[in-house]
Amino acid sequence: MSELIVDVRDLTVELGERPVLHGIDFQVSRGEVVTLLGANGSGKSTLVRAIVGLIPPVTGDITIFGQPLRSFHDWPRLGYVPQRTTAAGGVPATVREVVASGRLARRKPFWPSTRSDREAVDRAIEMVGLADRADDGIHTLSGGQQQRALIARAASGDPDLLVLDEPNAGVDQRSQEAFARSLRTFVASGRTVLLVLHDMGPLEPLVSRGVVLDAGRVAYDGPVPVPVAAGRHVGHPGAHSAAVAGGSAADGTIGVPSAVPNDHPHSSDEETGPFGWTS
Ligand SMILES: Nc1ncnc2c1ncn2[C@@H]1O[C@H](COP(=O)(O)OP(=O)(O)OP(=O)(O)O)[C@@H](O)[C@H]1O
Repeated sequence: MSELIVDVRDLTVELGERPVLHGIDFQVSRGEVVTLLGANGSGKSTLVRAIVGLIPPVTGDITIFGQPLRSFHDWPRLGYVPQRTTAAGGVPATVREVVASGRLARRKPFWPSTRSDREAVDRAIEMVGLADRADDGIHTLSGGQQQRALIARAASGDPDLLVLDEPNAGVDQRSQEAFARSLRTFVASGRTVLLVLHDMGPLEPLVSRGVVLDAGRVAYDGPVPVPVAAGRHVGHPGAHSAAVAGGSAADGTIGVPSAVPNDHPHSSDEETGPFGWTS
Protein backbone atom coordinates (compact mmCIF):
# COMPACT_ATOMS: atom_id res chain seq x y z
CA MET A 1 0.00 0.00 0.00
CA SER A 2 1.28 3.48 -0.80
CA GLU A 3 2.48 5.76 1.96
CA LEU A 4 -0.23 7.58 3.88
CA ILE A 5 0.50 11.29 3.92
CA VAL A 6 -2.63 12.18 5.89
CA ASP A 7 -4.35 9.71 8.18
CA VAL A 8 -7.36 10.89 10.16
CA ARG A 9 -9.10 8.42 12.45
CA ASP A 10 -12.39 8.89 14.22
CA LEU A 11 -11.92 12.66 14.41
CA THR A 12 -14.36 14.77 16.36
CA VAL A 13 -13.97 18.55 16.43
CA GLU A 14 -15.98 21.18 18.26
CA LEU A 15 -16.09 24.89 17.52
CA GLY A 16 -17.56 27.14 20.17
CA GLU A 17 -18.61 24.00 22.06
CA ARG A 18 -20.67 22.90 19.06
CA PRO A 19 -19.73 19.57 17.44
CA VAL A 20 -18.75 20.27 13.84
CA LEU A 21 -16.97 17.06 12.77
CA HIS A 22 -18.28 13.69 13.95
CA GLY A 23 -16.07 10.61 13.79
CA ILE A 24 -14.28 11.43 10.53
CA ASP A 25 -12.06 8.77 8.94
CA PHE A 26 -10.07 10.22 6.06
CA GLN A 27 -6.83 9.25 4.37
CA VAL A 28 -4.68 10.73 1.62
CA SER A 29 -1.88 8.68 0.03
CA ARG A 30 1.31 9.96 -1.56
CA GLY A 31 0.74 11.33 -5.06
CA GLU A 32 -3.01 11.70 -4.73
CA VAL A 33 -4.99 14.84 -5.49
CA VAL A 34 -7.96 14.65 -3.17
CA THR A 35 -10.75 17.17 -3.09
CA LEU A 36 -13.14 17.80 -0.24
CA LEU A 37 -16.63 18.63 -1.44
CA GLY A 38 -19.84 19.44 0.38
CA ALA A 39 -22.41 22.08 1.13
CA ASN A 40 -21.52 25.33 2.84
CA GLY A 41 -20.97 24.64 6.51
CA SER A 42 -20.48 20.88 6.06
CA GLY A 43 -17.08 21.07 7.74
CA LYS A 44 -14.54 21.08 4.87
CA SER A 45 -12.46 24.00 6.14
CA THR A 46 -12.67 22.69 9.69
CA LEU A 47 -11.28 19.32 8.60
CA VAL A 48 -8.46 20.99 6.69
CA ARG A 49 -7.67 23.28 9.63
CA ALA A 50 -7.55 20.31 11.98
CA ILE A 51 -5.18 18.49 9.61
CA VAL A 52 -2.75 21.43 9.49
CA GLY A 53 -2.84 21.72 13.27
CA LEU A 54 -4.90 24.87 13.68
CA ILE A 55 -7.79 23.27 15.57
CA PRO A 56 -7.30 20.62 18.25
CA PRO A 57 -9.38 17.44 18.02
CA VAL A 58 -11.79 16.62 20.83
CA THR A 59 -11.26 12.93 20.11
CA GLY A 60 -9.49 10.95 17.41
CA ASP A 61 -6.05 10.89 15.87
CA ILE A 62 -4.39 12.80 13.07
CA THR A 63 -1.14 11.57 11.57
CA ILE A 64 0.77 13.39 8.83
CA PHE A 65 3.82 11.97 7.08
CA GLY A 66 3.56 9.06 9.49
CA GLN A 67 3.96 11.29 12.57
CA PRO A 68 1.25 12.04 15.11
CA LEU A 69 0.30 15.66 14.56
CA ARG A 70 0.94 16.58 18.18
CA SER A 71 4.63 15.68 17.82
CA PHE A 72 5.06 16.74 14.18
CA HIS A 73 7.76 19.38 13.58
CA ASP A 74 8.66 19.14 9.90
CA TRP A 75 6.38 22.01 8.86
CA PRO A 76 8.33 22.95 5.71
CA ARG A 77 6.95 19.72 4.22
CA LEU A 78 3.48 21.21 4.36
CA GLY A 79 2.22 24.21 2.39
CA TYR A 80 -1.18 25.61 3.37
CA VAL A 81 -3.31 28.37 1.91
CA PRO A 82 -6.43 29.16 3.91
CA GLN A 83 -9.74 30.23 2.50
CA ARG A 84 -10.56 33.82 1.65
CA THR A 85 -7.44 35.56 2.77
CA THR A 86 -5.86 38.55 1.19
CA ALA A 87 -2.14 39.02 1.04
CA ALA A 88 -2.20 42.79 1.13
CA GLY A 89 -3.25 43.90 4.59
CA GLY A 90 -1.63 47.28 4.06
CA VAL A 91 1.85 45.76 3.78
CA PRO A 92 3.90 47.48 1.05
CA ALA A 93 5.50 44.21 -0.12
CA THR A 94 5.97 43.08 -3.70
CA VAL A 95 4.61 39.80 -5.03
CA ARG A 96 8.16 38.42 -5.02
CA GLU A 97 8.67 39.34 -1.36
CA VAL A 98 5.40 37.74 -0.31
CA VAL A 99 6.24 34.56 -2.22
CA ALA A 100 9.80 34.54 -0.85
CA SER A 101 8.42 34.59 2.69
CA GLY A 102 7.32 31.02 1.99
CA ARG A 103 10.99 30.01 1.95
CA LEU A 104 11.73 31.30 5.43
CA ALA A 105 11.12 27.98 7.17
CA ARG A 106 13.79 26.44 4.94
CA ARG A 107 16.42 29.13 5.50
CA LYS A 108 18.92 29.67 8.24
CA PRO A 109 18.01 32.76 10.27
CA PHE A 110 19.79 35.94 9.12
CA TRP A 111 21.43 34.27 6.13
CA PRO A 112 20.79 35.78 2.70
CA SER A 113 18.67 33.81 0.28
CA THR A 114 20.54 31.26 -1.79
CA ARG A 115 20.31 30.67 -5.48
CA SER A 116 18.01 27.71 -4.88
CA ASP A 117 15.77 29.95 -2.75
CA ARG A 118 15.53 32.44 -5.58
CA GLU A 119 14.90 29.73 -8.17
CA ALA A 120 12.15 28.20 -6.04
CA VAL A 121 10.51 31.61 -5.70
CA ASP A 122 10.69 32.21 -9.47
CA ARG A 123 9.23 28.76 -10.16
CA ALA A 124 6.36 29.34 -7.76
CA ILE A 125 5.56 32.76 -9.27
CA GLU A 126 5.65 31.22 -12.73
CA MET A 127 3.40 28.40 -11.54
CA VAL A 128 0.57 30.75 -10.67
CA GLY A 129 1.03 32.91 -13.75
CA LEU A 130 2.20 36.06 -11.98
CA ALA A 131 5.65 36.41 -13.56
CA ASP A 132 4.69 39.72 -15.16
CA ARG A 133 3.53 41.08 -11.78
CA ALA A 134 6.43 39.80 -9.65
CA ASP A 135 7.79 43.25 -8.82
CA ASP A 136 4.44 44.95 -8.34
CA GLY A 137 3.06 45.76 -4.91
CA ILE A 138 0.79 43.01 -3.67
CA HIS A 139 -1.85 45.64 -2.85
CA THR A 140 -2.13 46.51 -6.55
CA LEU A 141 -3.33 42.99 -7.40
CA SER A 142 -6.93 41.84 -7.62
CA GLY A 143 -8.30 39.53 -4.94
CA GLY A 144 -7.87 36.51 -7.22
CA GLN A 145 -4.28 37.48 -8.03
CA GLN A 146 -3.52 37.90 -4.34
CA GLN A 147 -4.91 34.42 -3.77
CA ARG A 148 -2.52 33.12 -6.43
CA ALA A 149 0.40 34.91 -4.75
CA LEU A 150 -0.48 33.09 -1.53
CA ILE A 151 -0.55 29.77 -3.36
CA ALA A 152 2.88 30.61 -4.78
CA ARG A 153 4.10 31.42 -1.27
CA ALA A 154 2.95 27.98 -0.07
CA ALA A 155 4.52 26.29 -3.12
CA SER A 156 7.84 28.14 -2.86
CA GLY A 157 8.74 26.18 0.26
CA ASP A 158 8.81 23.03 -1.91
CA PRO A 159 6.28 21.23 0.28
CA ASP A 160 5.51 17.54 -0.13
CA LEU A 161 1.88 18.20 0.73
CA LEU A 162 -0.01 21.24 -0.53
CA VAL A 163 -3.30 21.98 1.24
CA LEU A 164 -5.42 24.57 -0.54
CA ASP A 165 -8.79 25.76 0.71
CA GLU A 166 -10.73 26.96 -2.34
CA PRO A 167 -7.73 28.04 -4.41
CA ASN A 168 -9.86 29.05 -7.39
CA ALA A 169 -12.40 31.19 -5.57
CA GLY A 170 -12.65 34.43 -7.51
CA VAL A 171 -9.89 33.43 -9.95
CA ASP A 172 -10.58 33.88 -13.68
CA GLN A 173 -10.77 30.90 -16.05
CA ARG A 174 -7.43 31.48 -17.79
CA SER A 175 -5.56 31.65 -14.50
CA GLN A 176 -7.35 28.54 -13.28
CA GLU A 177 -6.13 26.72 -16.38
CA ALA A 178 -2.55 27.91 -15.85
CA PHE A 179 -2.75 26.84 -12.23
CA ALA A 180 -4.10 23.39 -13.22
CA ARG A 181 -1.12 22.90 -15.57
CA SER A 182 1.34 23.83 -12.83
CA LEU A 183 -0.35 21.63 -10.29
CA ARG A 184 -0.03 18.73 -12.73
CA THR A 185 3.74 19.27 -12.73
CA PHE A 186 3.75 19.46 -8.95
CA VAL A 187 1.89 16.14 -8.66
CA ALA A 188 4.00 14.47 -11.37
CA SER A 189 6.97 14.85 -9.05
CA GLY A 190 5.24 12.48 -6.60
CA ARG A 191 3.82 15.10 -4.31
CA THR A 192 0.38 15.27 -2.80
CA VAL A 193 -2.46 17.79 -2.86
CA LEU A 194 -5.52 18.21 -0.67
CA LEU A 195 -8.03 20.74 -1.96
CA VAL A 196 -11.33 22.17 -0.88
CA LEU A 197 -13.27 22.99 -4.03
CA HIS A 198 -16.72 24.18 -4.94
CA ASP A 199 -15.99 24.50 -8.63
CA MET A 200 -13.49 21.98 -9.93
CA GLY A 201 -13.17 23.69 -13.29
CA PRO A 202 -9.88 22.88 -15.04
CA LEU A 203 -8.63 20.98 -11.98
CA GLU A 204 -11.20 18.23 -12.54
CA PRO A 205 -8.99 15.90 -14.66
CA LEU A 206 -6.25 16.14 -12.04
CA VAL A 207 -8.37 15.13 -9.08
CA SER A 208 -7.95 11.46 -8.21
CA ARG A 209 -10.59 11.21 -5.49
CA GLY A 210 -13.52 13.16 -4.11
CA VAL A 211 -14.63 13.08 -0.49
CA VAL A 212 -18.01 14.62 0.25
CA LEU A 213 -18.77 15.91 3.73
CA ASP A 214 -22.34 16.24 4.86
CA ALA A 215 -23.07 17.87 8.23
CA GLY A 216 -19.62 16.96 9.56
CA ARG A 217 -19.61 13.36 8.37
CA VAL A 218 -18.07 11.63 5.36
CA ALA A 219 -20.99 10.98 3.00
CA TYR A 220 -18.99 9.73 0.02
CA ASP A 221 -15.39 8.76 -0.65
CA GLY A 222 -14.45 7.59 -4.10
CA PRO A 223 -13.75 8.57 -7.68
CA VAL A 224 -14.87 12.06 -8.57
CA PRO A 225 -18.56 11.93 -9.51
CA VAL A 226 -19.37 12.74 -13.12
CA PRO A 227 -22.64 14.23 -14.34
CA VAL A 228 -25.32 12.11 -16.05
CA ALA A 229 -27.93 14.84 -16.34
CA ALA A 230 -28.67 18.21 -14.85
CA GLY A 231 -28.84 17.79 -11.12
CA ARG A 232 -27.94 14.09 -11.19
CA HIS A 233 -24.49 12.59 -11.22
CA VAL A 234 -23.11 9.12 -11.39
CA GLY A 235 -20.13 7.66 -9.61
CA HIS A 236 -17.47 5.73 -11.44
CA PRO A 237 -17.77 1.94 -11.14
CA GLY A 238 -16.50 0.89 -7.76
CA ALA A 239 -17.36 4.08 -5.93
CA HIS A 240 -17.77 2.49 -2.57
CA SER A 241 -20.14 4.76 -0.74
CA ALA A 242 -22.82 5.43 -3.33
CA ALA A 243 -25.68 4.39 -1.11
CA VAL A 244 -24.30 6.29 1.84
CA ALA A 245 -24.31 9.49 -0.16
CA GLY A 246 -28.06 9.35 -0.39
CA GLY A 247 -28.72 8.44 -4.02
CA SER A 248 -30.21 5.34 -5.52
CA ALA A 249 -27.76 2.47 -5.46
CA ALA A 250 -30.07 0.53 -7.78
CA ASP A 251 -29.55 2.81 -10.76
CA GLY A 252 -25.96 3.55 -9.91
CA THR A 253 -26.53 7.22 -9.23
CA ILE A 254 -25.27 8.88 -6.12
CA GLY A 255 -26.68 11.71 -4.14
CA VAL A 256 -23.59 13.84 -4.14
CA PRO A 257 -25.21 16.84 -5.83
CA SER A 258 -27.73 17.22 -3.04
CA ALA A 259 -24.80 17.38 -0.64
CA VAL A 260 -23.03 19.98 -2.75
CA PRO A 261 -25.35 22.83 -3.61
CA ASN A 262 -23.86 25.62 -5.62
CA ASP A 263 -24.65 28.38 -3.20
CA HIS A 264 -21.18 29.49 -2.47
CA PRO A 265 -20.92 33.25 -2.18
CA HIS A 266 -17.56 33.66 -3.89
CA SER A 267 -17.86 31.32 -6.83
CA SER A 268 -15.99 32.81 -9.78
CA ASP A 269 -18.70 31.79 -12.26
CA GLU A 270 -22.34 31.92 -11.28
CA GLU A 271 -23.38 29.86 -14.35
CA THR A 272 -21.26 26.91 -13.37
CA GLY A 273 -22.40 23.95 -11.27
CA PRO A 274 -20.70 22.68 -8.16
CA PHE A 275 -18.20 20.61 -10.10
CA GLY A 276 -17.53 23.25 -12.69
CA TRP A 277 -20.13 22.03 -15.14
CA THR A 278 -22.68 24.26 -16.73
CA SER A 279 -26.01 23.53 -15.16
N1 LIG B 1 -15.16 29.79 14.87
C1 LIG B 1 -16.31 29.09 14.81
N2 LIG B 1 -17.11 28.96 15.91
C2 LIG B 1 -18.26 28.27 15.85
N3 LIG B 1 -18.69 27.64 14.75
C3 LIG B 1 -17.94 27.73 13.63
C4 LIG B 1 -16.72 28.45 13.59
N4 LIG B 1 -16.19 28.36 12.36
C5 LIG B 1 -17.05 27.61 11.63
N5 LIG B 1 -18.11 27.24 12.40
C6 LIG B 1 -19.23 26.40 11.99
O1 LIG B 1 -18.74 25.10 11.72
C7 LIG B 1 -19.44 24.52 10.62
C8 LIG B 1 -18.44 24.07 9.57
O2 LIG B 1 -17.81 25.22 9.01
P1 LIG B 1 -16.73 25.08 7.86
O3 LIG B 1 -16.22 26.45 7.58
O4 LIG B 1 -15.76 24.04 8.21
O5 LIG B 1 -17.61 24.56 6.64
P2 LIG B 1 -17.25 24.51 5.10
O6 LIG B 1 -17.78 23.22 4.60
O7 LIG B 1 -15.81 24.78 4.88
O8 LIG B 1 -18.14 25.70 4.54
P3 LIG B 1 -17.86 26.73 3.30
O9 LIG B 1 -18.01 25.94 2.07
O10 LIG B 1 -18.92 27.75 3.48
O11 LIG B 1 -16.48 27.29 3.49
C9 LIG B 1 -20.40 25.58 10.12
O12 LIG B 1 -21.67 25.31 10.66
C10 LIG B 1 -19.86 26.86 10.69
O13 LIG B 1 -20.89 27.76 10.93
